[in-house]
Parts: sequence; C-alpha cells; structure tokens
Amino acid sequence: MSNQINEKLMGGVIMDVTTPEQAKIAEQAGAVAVMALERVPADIRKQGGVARMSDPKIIREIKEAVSIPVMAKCRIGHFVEAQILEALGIDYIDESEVLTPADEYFHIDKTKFKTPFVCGARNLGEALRRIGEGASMIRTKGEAGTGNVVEAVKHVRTVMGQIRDLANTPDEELMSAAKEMGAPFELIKYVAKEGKLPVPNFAAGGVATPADAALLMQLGCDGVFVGSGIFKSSNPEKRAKAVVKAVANYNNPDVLAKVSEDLGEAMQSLEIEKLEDHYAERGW
Ligand SMILES: O=C(CO)[C@H](O)[C@H](O)COP(=O)(O)O
Repeated sequence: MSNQINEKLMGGVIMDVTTPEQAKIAEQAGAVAVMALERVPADIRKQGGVARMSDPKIIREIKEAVSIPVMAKCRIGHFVEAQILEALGIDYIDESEVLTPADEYFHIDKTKFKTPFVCGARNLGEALRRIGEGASMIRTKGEAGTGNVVEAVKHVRTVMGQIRDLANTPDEELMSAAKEMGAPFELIKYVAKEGKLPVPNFAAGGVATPADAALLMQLGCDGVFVGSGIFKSSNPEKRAKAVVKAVANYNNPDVLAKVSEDLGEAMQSLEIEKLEDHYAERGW
C-alpha cells in the first residue's frame, strides 16, 4: 500500500496543517499530502510545553476537508499514539522529533502497523535504522520551525554523500561500514548496490522560500515537507502555490524567479546557534 501512496507523493510538497481551513489552502495550492499536527513547529518553539499528537477530532475534520492523503504525527516511541492514528485511518504516520519524545531509547516497531511510517534522519545510519524498524519513507530532519534551511542542507548532503561513498565501497568493507553506521547489513548492501535508499527520501525542516525548496530538490531529494514556512508567512495561499511550482520546476531558474516574486513577508527566522532546543538531536 505504501508503494502506491509513495508514487503519488514523489516530486511533491507535503504541507503541515493544523486546521481544515489550512488543509484546504494546501490542497488548492497543489500539495500532494497534508500533515496534521497540533501546532506548526515555529509555534511549538515559541510556546514550549509538551507537543503531542493532534486532537483526533481535528484530524477527522482535516480528513473530511481534503481528498489528498492525510498524514499525522506521533511522538517518538509513542506506539499508542500511533495505534490511535491507525484507528483514525490516517494515510501515513510521522514518528516525529518535532513532537516531544515519549521514549528516549526506543523508536516504534513500525512493522506492527499496516499504516506506513515516515521518520526523520540526519545521516544514512539513522535513516537505515528507521527503515530497519519498518519506515516506508525518510525525511531528513533539518531544524523545524526555524525558517533556516542550513540544517536541512547539511542533513541532505550528509545522507547523499554517505550513499555515494557506500556505492564506491568494496563488498568486503560493507560489514565494517554497517558496524560504523550502526545500520542493518542487508540495508547497507542494498544502498551500496543500488546507490539509493530503498524508500523515498524527502527533505524537511526550515524551508521558508520557493528557492529553499528547489535547493533541496537539486541536492537530490524526492520531495519536500514544509510547515511553518507557509502558515507563518504573511500570505500562505500565495507562498504555498509558489513552493509547489518551485518544487515541480526546481531546475528552471526562470520559473523560480517568477514564483519568488512579491510573496510578502517570509516567516520570522531563527539562527541555529541561538536555539535552546535542537529538535534534530531527538531520536538516534
Ligand atoms: O516533521 C516535519 C514534517 O512534517 C516538520 O513538521 C517539518 O520539518 C516542518 O518544519 P518547518 O516548520 O520548519 O517547515
């Protein structure tokens, strides 16, 4: 099932939404899916407190409001939130570091669920551990809610670079690579042979402009997640459409110039060095 959904998502933009109204804006802009969450990451940062799975009522209303796939987030290790999301008929579960982790040591055993999972990763070892646990999609973590793309770029470059290195690693050295990365040997062998992850790899965290989204696509991602960048900007409708067009035309600077014009204020952004919480460091 996840393969059919994944095909529809490839090359697209998945937008974080907190209300049915925002979900409609995302769908009208051309998002391939929406991600239901209680607060966009910029608000989670500002307001603090424990961030949890959304209210099931809001999730149901979001599902009723749109015809595109609806994803929703549970806390790292919180398999009961995941069970609830599965019972709600969500299309994808995001075991997300953006919410406050429920378990510092163990991620969810995703093989126990019919619903596919997406998980965050900062490097190839982390991505392969999540896939080993059953994730059907990876998204590089970035630093969500900052409007600062630098960490997303770092994580995408790290994963892509490690994939390239593995593709050039002799077979007899692969077990050592698996040991060093803390990743399942079978998955290390797959990446070395195929030169890619066995699941789609989207980028996320800190995307604020159409150019940010296109940059991550040019670096080799299969699509982009955007949250705060759209709904904390001054004109979410226009920016949402622009980001979708930028991702569809990521290699065309003329289109990128056109869609970047007159978008109003981007979200307020944060410098990584001044952050109190680094969400990307949650999970392992
Ligand atoms: O885990 C996520 C994917 O849904 C985040 O919500 C995503 O990283 C959004 O971050 P930002 O608000 O910086 O766009």
